[in-house]
Amino acid sequence: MYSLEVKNLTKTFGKITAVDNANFEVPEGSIFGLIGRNGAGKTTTIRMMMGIYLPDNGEVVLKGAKIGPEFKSRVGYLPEERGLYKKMKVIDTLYYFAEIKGKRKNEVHKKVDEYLKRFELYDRRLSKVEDLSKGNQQKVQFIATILHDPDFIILDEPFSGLDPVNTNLLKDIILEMKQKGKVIIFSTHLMDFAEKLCDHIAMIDHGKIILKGSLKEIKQKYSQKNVSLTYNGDVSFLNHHPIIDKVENFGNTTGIRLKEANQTQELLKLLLDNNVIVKKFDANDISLQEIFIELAGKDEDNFKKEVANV
Ligand SMILES: Nc1ncnc2c1ncn2[C@@H]1O[C@H](COP(=O)(O)OP(=O)(O)OP(=O)(O)O)[C@@H](O)[C@H]1O
Repeated sequence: MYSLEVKNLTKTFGKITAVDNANFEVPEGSIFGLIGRNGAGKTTTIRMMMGIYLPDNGEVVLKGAKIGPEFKSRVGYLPEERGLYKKMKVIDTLYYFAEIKGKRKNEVHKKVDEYLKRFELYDRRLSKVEDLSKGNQQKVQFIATILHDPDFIILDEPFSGLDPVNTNLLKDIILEMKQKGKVIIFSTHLMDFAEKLCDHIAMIDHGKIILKGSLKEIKQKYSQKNVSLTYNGDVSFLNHHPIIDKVENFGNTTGIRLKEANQTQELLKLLLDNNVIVKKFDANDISLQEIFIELAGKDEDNFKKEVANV
C-alpha cells in the first residue's frame, strides 16, 4: 500500500521546467530516497509536496485523498535552507518548534534532553544558535523536525554539512524512525547514503523521473552483467578486452560491465591469469552510484531516449 503518491507534478519557473510531470509512489513504512544531481528538481518536488509551492499541474495524494492541512501536523520537514532564529538559545529554539506543532514544553522536555545528549549538544543548550557551527545548527534543526513525533519525515539533503560521526548518528535515528513505522523521505545527491538507507527510490534528472521503485529490484535489473571488484594490481588490460563493455573506477571498488551476462567466470580467470590480487569479486553486483552515472550522466540525446522508456 502506498502512503503517499506524487501524481503528474509539474512546476515551471519562467522558461525553466524544474519538475516535469513527476510521478512516484512512497510505500508505507519505507525509507524513500529522491535522488538526483544538483539542479535536478529535488527541492522543487519536495516544496510542492509540502504545499510551499503550488504545482502548475498534478497533485500529492495521501492514502488516496488529496493532501490537506492535516498533513502539515503529521509531517516533520527539514528544509534545504536551514532557518533558525540566530539569536535564540538552542533549548528555546527546540521548545519553540515543538510548540508550533502543538506540543507543550513538559511533553517534549525529556525528548529534547535525550536528543541533545545523543547529538552531543547538551552542553550547548544555553548557547545562541548563531554561536554554533553550521553542522551543529543543522543538528538542532533536525531535532526540531522530529520532536513532535511526526508520521512523515521529509528531509531535504539532511546529510550535507555533517561530519562522519554525525552522519552515522543521523542514519541510526532514521532507521529507528522506520522501525517505529514512520515514513521517511529524503533527498540527496549522495548515492552512498541512498544505497545504505533506502528501500525505495525515485531518480530525478532534468525535472523528470528517470527511474523509480524498490532499490533491491532496481539493482537486480541493472546488475546482471555487472561485477563489483576490489583488487590489488593493474587491470588496465581490461579496457580493450573483447568481453568487457566498460570499466569504471569508484575509488574503493571498480565496477566492470561485461558484454554478456554469462562471462563472469571468464572475467575471474582473466584477472587471476594476469596476476591481479582479487580481494572481493561480487558478480551481479552494481552500486547505485553506477546506475546513477549510467542514467544521469548521459548526454542529452541518450537522456531523452531513456526517459521515453520509463
Ligand atoms: N524559485 C526559483 N526560481 C527560478 N528557478 C528556480 C527556482 N527554484 C528552482 N529553480 C530552478 O529549478 C531547477 C531545479 O532546482 P531544484 O532546487 O529543485 O533542484 P535540486 O535537485 O534540489 O538541486 P540541488 O541539489 O542543487 O539543491 C534548477 O534549474 C533551478 O535553478
